[in-house]
Amino acid sequence: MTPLIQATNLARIYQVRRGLFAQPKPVRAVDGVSLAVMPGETLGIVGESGSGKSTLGRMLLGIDQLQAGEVRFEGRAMPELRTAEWRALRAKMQLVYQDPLAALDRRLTIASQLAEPLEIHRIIPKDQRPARVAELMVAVGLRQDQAGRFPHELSGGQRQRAVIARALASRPKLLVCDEPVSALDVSIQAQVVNMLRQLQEQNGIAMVFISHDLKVVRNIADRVAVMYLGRIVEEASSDVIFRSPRHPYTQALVSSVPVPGKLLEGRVILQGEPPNPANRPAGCAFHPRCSIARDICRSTAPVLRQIENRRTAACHIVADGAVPVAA
Ligand SMILES: Nc1ncnc2c1ncn2[C@@H]1O[C@H](COP(=O)(O)OP(=O)(O)OP(=O)(O)O)[C@@H](O)[C@H]1O
Repeated sequence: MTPLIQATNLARIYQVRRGLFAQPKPVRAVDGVSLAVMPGETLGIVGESGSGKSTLGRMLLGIDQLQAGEVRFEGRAMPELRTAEWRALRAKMQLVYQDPLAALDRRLTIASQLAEPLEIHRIIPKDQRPARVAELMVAVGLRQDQAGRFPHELSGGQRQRAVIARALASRPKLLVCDEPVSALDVSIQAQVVNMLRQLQEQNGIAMVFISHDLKVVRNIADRVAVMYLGRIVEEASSDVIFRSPRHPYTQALVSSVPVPGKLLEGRVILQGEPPNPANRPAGCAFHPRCSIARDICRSTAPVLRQIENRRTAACHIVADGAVPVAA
C-alpha cells in the first residue's frame, strides 16, 4: 500500500544570529527525518520544545522550504513551485495549529470563513455552499446560531472547532495538527481531541499530530515518532512506545506522564540542560543527559535502526547488533 504521505531525509537549517553583531550560527531544526503516514492513520510527533516538530510539520505541507529531501503525497513528489498542481495537492492536506484566533479572520463571520475555502478551491456549486457550511458546523459540534458570530464572540474551544471545520472544507486526506489543543483549558482539550478522532474515523482522514503533551498523543496516535534535536530517535506504535519505551530519551518522556493510581517509582528523571539546537553535542545529541551513555555515544552519532519488528531507535546501546533502517 502506498503511504498517503512519505518524507525522505528532510533537512532544514536556519541561520540564527544571537545578538546584533554576532556571527550567524546554523541551527539544524530538522536533520535527516524520514517518515510515512498511511491513509487514515495518525502519527504522533512528540519531543521537547525546539526539537523541530513544527518545522517538520510545515515542511510536510510545503509551507517551509525543503533544503534537502523529498515529500511524496499519494506517491507523487510535491512540486517545488507553487503551481496549480501544488495548490490541488495542498487542498488535500491542511494545517491546524495552536492559535485559532490567529488562524481566523477577525472581520469575517464563522459562516463566511467556512465558505471561503469552498470558493477558493471551487469545490461545490455556489448554491450548495450554505448547506455545506451548515454541514461542516454540525461535523465539529458548532451550533447553527453561531454561524453569524465573529471569532472573538466564541470561546477558545469553539474557535478551534471553527478552524478545524475550515480545514475540513476541502475534504482533505491529511490534517497536520500542530499543538491543536495546547492553548485550550484541559477540560476542553479532551472534547476537541475526541472530536478530531471521530472526524477521522468517519472520514478516513490521516493525521500528523504534533504535541509536547504525551497524554494527548497517547489518546489519539496510532504510531508515535519521538524527536530530539531535529532527529527521530524512536518510532513505534503508540501502544509499544507507551508500554515499553526503549530509547533512554523516550523512557524519560514516558515516565514523566503521571498514571492515575501509580506511584512515581522507577521514574526516569532527565538530567542536565535542556537541548540547545544551536549547540548540538557531538556524537549522540542526547548523551549529556543520558544515564547509560558510553564512550561511543560521545563520539559517534547513532543512526536510526530497526531494533524490533516495527520499532526503530537511534541509540548505540539499545540497538546493539541491529541493522540500520537505510541498509
Ligand atoms: N523561522 C525560524 N528562524 C530561525 N530559527 C527557527 C525558525 N523556526 C524554528 N527555528 C528554530 O528551529 C528549532 C526547531 O524549532 P521548532 O519550532 O520546529 O521546534 P518545536 O519542537 O516545534 O518547538 P516548540 O514546541 O517550541 O514549537 C528551534 O531552535 C527554533 O528556534
